Amino acid sequence: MGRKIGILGGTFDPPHLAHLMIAQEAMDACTLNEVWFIPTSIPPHKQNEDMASVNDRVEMTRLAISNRSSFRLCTIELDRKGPSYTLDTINILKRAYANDEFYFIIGSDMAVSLHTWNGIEELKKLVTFIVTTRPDYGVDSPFEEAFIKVHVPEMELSSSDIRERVKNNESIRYLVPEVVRTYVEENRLYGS
Ligand SMILES: Nc1ncnc2c1ncn2[C@@H]1O[C@H](COP(=O)(O)OP(=O)(O)OP(=O)(O)O)[C@@H](O)[C@H]1O
Ligand SMILES: O=C(O)c1ccc[n+]([C@@H]2O[C@H](COP(=O)([O-])O)[C@@H](O)[C@H]2O)c1
Repeated sequence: MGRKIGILGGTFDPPHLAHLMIAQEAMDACTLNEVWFIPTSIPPHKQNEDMASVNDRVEMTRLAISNRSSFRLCTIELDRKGPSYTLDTINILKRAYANDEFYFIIGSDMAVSLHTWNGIEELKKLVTFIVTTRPDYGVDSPFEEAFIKVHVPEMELSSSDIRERVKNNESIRYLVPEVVRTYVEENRLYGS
């Protein structure tokens, strides 16, 4: 029998504790064997935004999950040119790991804009979406029946908030893993 693999795709600019928490909650609720964190190279919906380099985002993601053996870093989107479409990523993974089942984990904020994703109807046939609660976006409606809804402790935390805090010289301790906080500080990211 194949494995049940959760995928958490993200810009991870930077990765924070809510990312780790939703990965863990989705893994427990859906009995996933592993969760693979996939940093986007060029996020399809954030192409004009200022962000840390892909190397920094990948390194911070690697550090964030380094003490958890069920969480893996997958850098599959790094050598692709153009936007990192999830459909392309999943097609490659399905070919490479034909016996495994893939579950794509998203916060409920993403669920409301899924219809804008490239090839979403095809993607829905290839993965099961797991929607986790995010403050201000419920999971009870209006998502599709086929999506698995997972209620998680709501954490009012986003990468944008973290960047803003760093810029304003405010602490990000206890909001990101300590190794990520140190990385941000040592590499003077986000205007620190
Ligand atoms: N606090 C949170 N609760 C639940 N899901 C979250 C939370 N923060 C991020 N996610 C989910 O994690 C995935 C990756 O998110 P991403 O890397 O874009 O972080 P972000 O905090 O949303 O970033 P930004 O503030 O820059 O938009 C998305 O599916 C997003 O919905
Ligand atoms: O494939 C798409 O069209 C698409 C559009 C928007 C977001 N995504 C994916 O959703 C995940 C979270 O994206 P983001 O921009 O919120 O970090 C990440 O894996 C993106 O590649 C994918």
